[in-house]
Amino acid sequence: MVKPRVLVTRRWPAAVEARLSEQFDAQLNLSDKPLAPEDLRAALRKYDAILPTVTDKIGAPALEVDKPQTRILANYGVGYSHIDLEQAGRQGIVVTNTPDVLSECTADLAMTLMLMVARRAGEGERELRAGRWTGWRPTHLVGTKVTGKTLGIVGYGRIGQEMAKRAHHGFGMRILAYNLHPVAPEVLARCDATQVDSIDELLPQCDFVSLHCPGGEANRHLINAHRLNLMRPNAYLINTARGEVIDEMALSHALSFESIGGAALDVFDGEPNINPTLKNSGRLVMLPHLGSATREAREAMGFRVLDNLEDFFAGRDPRDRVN
Ligand SMILES: O=CC(=O)O
Repeated sequence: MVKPRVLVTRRWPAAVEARLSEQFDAQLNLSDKPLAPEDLRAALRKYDAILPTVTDKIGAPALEVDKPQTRILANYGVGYSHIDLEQAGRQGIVVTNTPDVLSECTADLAMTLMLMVARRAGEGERELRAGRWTGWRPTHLVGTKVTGKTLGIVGYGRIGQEMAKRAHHGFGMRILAYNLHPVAPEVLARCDATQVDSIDELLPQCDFVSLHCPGGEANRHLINAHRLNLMRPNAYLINTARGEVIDEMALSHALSFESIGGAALDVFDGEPNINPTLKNSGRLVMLPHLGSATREAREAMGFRVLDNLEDFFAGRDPRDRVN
């Protein structure tokens, strides 16, 4: 039987690349450079499956290819706001993602950011490495206690719930949840969480706010100047979701005018380019999109893509189909 032709757009963990090459006629990307838009369009005419990541912008123009050969975009990653699902659907292309397997690690990283920004860990490390540390003193880099505070979670899905678990059971935090749809009472009860009806109602009650909603146009600038103003002046904002969810100019202003306590971001609008105004703030922790970056999660994500491909090419509906 002829093996399906599969294009992998970035380097993947070695064990997954090896399995892919056994099972499929796989074209790996040994240079690990993101595909140019014209290469992507050419690939849609050539490969049965393309396995993209968040660095491949597959909007409507990229998908406007006459009679594509590609029948599935099996995304490596849970977020898929970089793919135009409607246009893919119109072209008869199935789209899948990799949920579940990265939820714990992404929540671990959101906790890392929350602790770093509250305890001024980034500032401390920068000071020490620059040789500016003059020794212990009672007033040095005094931060904010995390244990027992109130955490607002925007998007109470798989990752949001993992974040709540860590914060509530590990740090005794009170959990407030905002979610587009009602959350089942038994799910809220696991962390003694209270669901609120709107983000505007959530923000003024929180010491920390962590974003776990999808990106994309629907949630662009969900956190804007008006909502930053609703946050407490000493509250912290954490984003491991997608950069576009925050209006970064409004965040820069809020940080410069100290209308919030600080922020910690793993994702940026237009990443890897960073809005230069963000770099001016000492009270901002920034990481380069590391949410799922553990050996365990990255392998599991790759194997989950393989599961989706196996289902698809065996004529079954892939378990992680999103369109
Ligand atoms: O950001 C990474 C992902 O969506 O999996």
